[in-house]
This record gives sequence, C-alpha cells and structure tokens, in this order.
Amino acid sequence: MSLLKVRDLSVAARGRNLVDSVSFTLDAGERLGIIGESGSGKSLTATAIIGLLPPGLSATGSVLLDGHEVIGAREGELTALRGAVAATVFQDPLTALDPLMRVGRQIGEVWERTERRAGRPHGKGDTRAAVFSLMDEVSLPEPERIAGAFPHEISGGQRQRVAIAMALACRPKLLIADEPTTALDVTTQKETLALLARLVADHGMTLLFISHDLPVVAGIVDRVVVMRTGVVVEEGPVRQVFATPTHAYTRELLVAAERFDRALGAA
Ligand SMILES: Nc1ncnc2c1ncn2[C@@H]1O[C@H](COP(=O)(O)OP(=O)(O)OP(=O)(O)O)[C@@H](O)[C@H]1O
Repeated sequence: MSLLKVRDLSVAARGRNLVDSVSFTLDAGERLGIIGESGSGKSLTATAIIGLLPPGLSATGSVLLDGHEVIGAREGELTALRGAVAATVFQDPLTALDPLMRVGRQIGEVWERTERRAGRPHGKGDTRAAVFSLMDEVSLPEPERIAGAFPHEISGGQRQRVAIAMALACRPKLLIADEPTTALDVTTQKETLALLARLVADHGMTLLFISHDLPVVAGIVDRVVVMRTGVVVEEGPVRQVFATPTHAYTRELLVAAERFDRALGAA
C-alpha cells in the first residue's frame, strides 16, 4: 500500500496556483526526491502534505497520508498524523528548535510525547536514557554538554543533528527532509547526508527528500520527481532520469549542475 498518495494537489495564493495539479505516490520503504530550481513549488508541496501551509495559502486535491486525507482535515486530526506518521527536517534547524530551551529537554519532550501517544508509561530516568540514546544515534559528541546547551551554543551541523534526533524521536513512518543540508558547509553536508541515509535504512523509514542540488538527491533517493513553476515535468527512477532526461528542463538542471561541479573542481 502507498504510504503517501498525492493526487491533483494544487496550492493557491489569491487565486494564483503556486503548485498546480501535482500527483505522485510513495510506497512504504521507498525514497523519493523532489528536485527543481528555487521557487518551483517543492517546499509548498511538502508543507501541504503535512497540512502546515502558511496563512493565506489554500490547498485543493487529495493527499492521503497513511490512508488519512490531509486536505480539509481538522487541526486535531493533523496533529495526530504529524509525528506519528510523518516527521520533518527543514533547511534551517533553528525553525524546529526553541531558542530558550536546552536541546536535551527538547529531544526529551518529543520522545515523551511519542511514548504517551503509544500509551507507554515512563519515568524521568527513561527520558534521560532515551535522549542520550537518540543523541548517540545521530552521532552527537559530548552528550552531557550538548544536552545541557541552548541551540545558539552549538554548531549549525550539531543543531541539524538535534533536529534529526527530534524527528527520529517520533519514530515516524515517513521522514520529510526539505533541503536539510543546504545551510551547512560542504563537509558537514556530506556527514549529515550519510547520517540521514543510514538512519532511513536502519529504521526502514520512507523518505521524501527535497533539494535543488542534483548530486545530493542522486546519492540518497531511488526515484525522483522534477518540478518547474509548480508543475511536475518528469518523474522516474533516479538513474534513468539523470542518464536519459526526457524533459528539456531536467536537461538544463543537469547541465547547470555539471557546470557548477566543474567550476568547483577548477577552484
Ligand atoms: N506564503 C507565501 N505566500 C505567497 N507566495 C508564496 C508563499 N510561499 C511561497 N510562495 C511562492 O510560491 C512559489 C513556490 O515556493 P516554494 O517555497 O514551494 O519553492 P521551492 O521550490 O521550495 O523553492 P526554494 O528551494 O527556494 O525553497 C514561489 O514562487 C514562492 O515565491
């Protein structure tokens, strides 16, 4: 069964479609990438899937997440789906973190909520052990120091690992990662990608990975959807789309990425 079924999803602002009749499915255990240049509608598609569109935007069509319709659902139903079914990691980890709360507590709160939902009783010691275990899973060093730190007291890469640990604490079926490495330097990018790939494999999670960066997407997904100006222009297995793109826009993206790689190589 498909874990995610998106049918004719459109997102509009003041009568203008920013996402236009997008359809794709994602089976359990699959890893799908959405690629496209800035402004092509990738993030709005992702936020519509979890029912978190900014005010002023409205979605039509159908998004079936684990069999539940998201479009038109009440906030209470959406809250139940978020976390339990789908968790998200965004480009800027600061959006996920409370600046005034120590990061260990933030991870702990998500873990406790997950346990409460599942009806599993737990004590303070359990939370502490779970937080350290989650921090270990995302390879955060010096767990005592980092758990006791505020978000601004750790590095950008460490903040993203904290955000990933919080997503993981939900034990989601679907992980939505929206440009999760874009704000990081190249080395940290590679480490974070490798971490995400390992966690998705270890936990058998389904992955929706959004990026404008083709080599990044190619390294982590099986299938790819190419978006341009709110519309899906091409879809297929990642190797096939990259080796023999059928749409001129995909070819342009590939040429631009190669040119960028060559420029980096020459630098
Ligand atoms: N809250 C909003 N109100 C009005 N227009 C918006 C809003 N958010 C996004 N848009 C517009 O919708 C279009 C799609 O935006 P979206 O953020 O989905 O693109 P994207 O492909 O994710 O780009 P990026 O990689 O830069 O994040 C853009 O033209 C953007 O300007």
